[in-house]
Amino acid sequence: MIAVEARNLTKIYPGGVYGLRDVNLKIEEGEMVGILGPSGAGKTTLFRLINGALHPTSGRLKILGRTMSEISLNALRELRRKLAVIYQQHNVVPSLPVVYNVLMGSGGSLSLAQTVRLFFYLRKEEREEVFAVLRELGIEDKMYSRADELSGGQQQRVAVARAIISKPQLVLADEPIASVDPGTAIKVMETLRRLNSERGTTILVSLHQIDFALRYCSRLLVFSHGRLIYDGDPGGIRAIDLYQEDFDHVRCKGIGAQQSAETKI
Ligand SMILES: Nc1ncnc2c1ncn2[C@@H]1O[C@H](COP(=O)(O)OP(=O)(O)OP(=O)(O)O)[C@@H](O)[C@H]1O
Repeated sequence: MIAVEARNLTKIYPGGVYGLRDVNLKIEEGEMVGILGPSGAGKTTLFRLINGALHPTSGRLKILGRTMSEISLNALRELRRKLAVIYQQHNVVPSLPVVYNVLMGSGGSLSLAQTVRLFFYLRKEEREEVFAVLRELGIEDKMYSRADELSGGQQQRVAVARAIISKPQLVLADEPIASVDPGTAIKVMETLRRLNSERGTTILVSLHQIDFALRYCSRLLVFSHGRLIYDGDPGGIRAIDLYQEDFDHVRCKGIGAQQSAETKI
């Protein structure tokens, strides 16, 4: 199945600011895609359109077989259960222990009864599952600590655990390693990669750290001023071009052509 398909996707914010301009792309299930671009390029706008938080101004967007412009509220709720979003600001609940943060965030799909039950009784398999995910991220010793007793990097790992415990089909990770130390960044990216390779989860991850994008992603989408200016494998683009402030000069404009570059990285 195709995870994400955009046709002439455009988002214009009030005031006439372009979030995205005429974007065409197709992402198959099971891909791990890095989204690059300078501040204001449109990366978050793309994520917000994909999770239905924003409506396109024009164009079409299909997510996991659903056309977003035709989706009912119920179907959107259902779709969101298959999506997990990891934000740069980890959005954990400060006063709650880590274990509840992880379990309760599972796609927002818990009913009130389930939420109440969690507070009174944690099943053994739930505890084990949370422990395993936290161990993978290196914070299993924090399982019963309040989230606000954790460092920023540890809280970010809680947010990652919360996103992946629900076994999503599609993960949207919006700058998940923006404000963490290099060791944490590696743990987060390794966890996403494992999710992708072991469960076939489609991962879209926006990054400012180009070295991480080149290392972990099999495909890169590069945005500039709302336009998709490169869509291809990491080998098709010169790393040096990605380090420039303004990506407009990126030479590989063969969108979807997967062309090879004159100079490989
Ligand atoms: N709510 C909004 N109202 C008006 N303009 C907006 C809004 N949100 C984003 N924009 C504009 O849309 C463009 C794309 O913003 P977006 O947040 O998608 O960029 P980004 O690539 O995620 O940037 P960053 O790397 O800084 O997070 C920018 O010019 C931004 O100012």
